[in-house]
Amino acid sequence: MASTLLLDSANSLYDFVVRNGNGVKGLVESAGISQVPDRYIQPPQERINHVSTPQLNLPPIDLSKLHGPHHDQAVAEIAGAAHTLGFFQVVNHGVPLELLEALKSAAHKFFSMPPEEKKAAACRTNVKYGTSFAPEKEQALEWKDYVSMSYTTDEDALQYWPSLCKGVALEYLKLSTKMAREIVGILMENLGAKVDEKKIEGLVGYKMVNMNYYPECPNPELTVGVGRHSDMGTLTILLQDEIGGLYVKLEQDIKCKYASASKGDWIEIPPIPGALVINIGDALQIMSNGRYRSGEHRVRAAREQSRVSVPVFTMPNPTEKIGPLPEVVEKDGKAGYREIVFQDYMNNFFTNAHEGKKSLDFAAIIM
Ligand SMILES: O=C(O)CCC(=O)C(=O)O
Ligand SMILES: [Fe+2]
Repeated sequence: MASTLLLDSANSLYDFVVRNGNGVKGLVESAGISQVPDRYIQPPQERINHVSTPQLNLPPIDLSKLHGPHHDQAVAEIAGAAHTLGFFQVVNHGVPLELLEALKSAAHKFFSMPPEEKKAAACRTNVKYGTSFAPEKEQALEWKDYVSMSYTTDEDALQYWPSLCKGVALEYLKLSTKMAREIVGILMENLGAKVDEKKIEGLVGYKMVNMNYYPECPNPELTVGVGRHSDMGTLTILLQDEIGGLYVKLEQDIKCKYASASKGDWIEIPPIPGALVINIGDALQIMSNGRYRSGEHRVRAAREQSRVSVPVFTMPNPTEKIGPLPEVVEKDGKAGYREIVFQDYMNNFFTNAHEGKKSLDFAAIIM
């Protein structure tokens, strides 16, 4: 029986979940587990203490203000968030609310398919279906399954992406990238950098949409949905459902009417119906010479319900050279990062398990 087999040996669990593509979902369903297996138990310092985590009830930024008399205020809000938390939420973002609903339901439908069908759907160009982040590198696995769809052309997306979600995923990727381009332009201009459309296109030229599935978990306090990490690209646009569980680490004290927390605290980015979460990735931290912060974040699984999220990762083209902008280095007097080719940065990112913002060491100039 699957349950005895699975819980008997760490290897058979790994084979079942990772190698045979059953994922955490398959584990929960076939083993009927009442406790997370040892392989999912994180060391104490990596576990997520739900009870003592403050929420950040910052109002979302209204992007429609960018096109009216409150333009400067919206710009200041975006730049302020990029400087401090590296995370903010937006409304009036140009992605219809029905599309957001359709995406969440497509994600649930995709993961409720039998494992063979998920594997078959993902065994195609530009698509990857998997579990955890880098299972072969991780001491403890993450309580998450995912399907990842890279964008090359519309034709490829419609031909290769899973038929169940390709329509909505492609529409979402396009609309959210349009918004990301505008925000990247604003952030660059705010640094005093001169960037044209072509440069911005190069910074968001590589795009990927993922669907993450976090099955209900008997011991969310012992494991993680996603371990601490920052995203490697330019901007991530994330749709989360109403379950909650996304946390960001503060790199400085914060005291305002919406939250009061200290550097090093983890605070929750609460679900706001209809809003999208935006976070700064490593590439923007590097280009801004550290003025914008790629937010370190992690996800807690929920006990009673499965959670889905749908991030769009906008990243520099793999051939793009990424380094601190000369305009900023001139003001700062020195560069904190060396110039890297983004493909090299990605290769390094994917060969290591999640470990906070250690990914940035690849480009950091250590004084
Ligand atoms: O599920 C979430 O809320 C965040 C997922 C995430 O951080 C990622 O996919 O990089
Ligand atoms: Fe992330």
